[in-house]
Amino acid sequence: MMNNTLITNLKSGLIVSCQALKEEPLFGSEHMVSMALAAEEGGAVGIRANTPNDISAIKNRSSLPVIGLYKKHYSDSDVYITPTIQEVMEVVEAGADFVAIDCTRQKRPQGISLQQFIHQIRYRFPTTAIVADISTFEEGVAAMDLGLDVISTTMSGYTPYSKQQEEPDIDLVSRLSALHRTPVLAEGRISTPEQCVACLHAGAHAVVVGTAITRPQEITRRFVNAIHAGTQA
Ligand SMILES: CC(=O)N[C@H](C=O)[C@@H](O)[C@H](O)[C@H](O)COP(=O)(O)O
Repeated sequence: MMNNTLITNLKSGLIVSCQALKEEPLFGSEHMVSMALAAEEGGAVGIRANTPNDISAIKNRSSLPVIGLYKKHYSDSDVYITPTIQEVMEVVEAGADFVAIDCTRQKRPQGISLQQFIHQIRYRFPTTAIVADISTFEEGVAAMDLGLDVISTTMSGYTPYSKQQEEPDIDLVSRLSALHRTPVLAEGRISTPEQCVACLHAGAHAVVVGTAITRPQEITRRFVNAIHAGTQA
């Protein structure tokens, strides 16, 4: 495993995902920098950020390690989290400490296998730690076999064949962590501090929370929905 200290420093901590797509109200690097600084002030141990612009803006202003990704859609594939070596290059050049890549078994753009893609990254960027975003136990094990540095449950519920649920996939965190091979991040639909603790008790190395902290429109919607449910009928 490379860059052990970087990974060890995340231990039992909260990583805050600060992402807003073009169509979201908080789109723009300045907003994401503010979110990252707020997360840092609140005690986060790391930031997860999308696009080279946001990554470099956050790295310029925050001292926290950044898990960088670049969402991009190709017409020949459903893989969109840092799908090719081009996006990896831009994420690394933006200053990310880790690069997060889709490590599901879905067909990749340009007909490249996951194994070939990992080889490309290791060859070009031998010191960059790789976070494997997976959706099932088998994909997690495959990512471990490929020697990836960290596994994250990011894609559980977002591939057609993975478990679809509203709750975080704590069972997946638990099964992968029990192998004691590669540090596992719990990520996806974690919306309460209690769920964070449950993930850590299940063996997660650290927890990633996005929407519940950094998407105010979704936070508002939760409150509004609860009010509607509690005041109707
Ligand atoms: C599936 C996918 O594309 N996940 C993305 C990965 O970077 C982000 O949109 C999520 O916000 C992130 O994983 C954190 O999860 P949540 O926002 O549920 O706490």
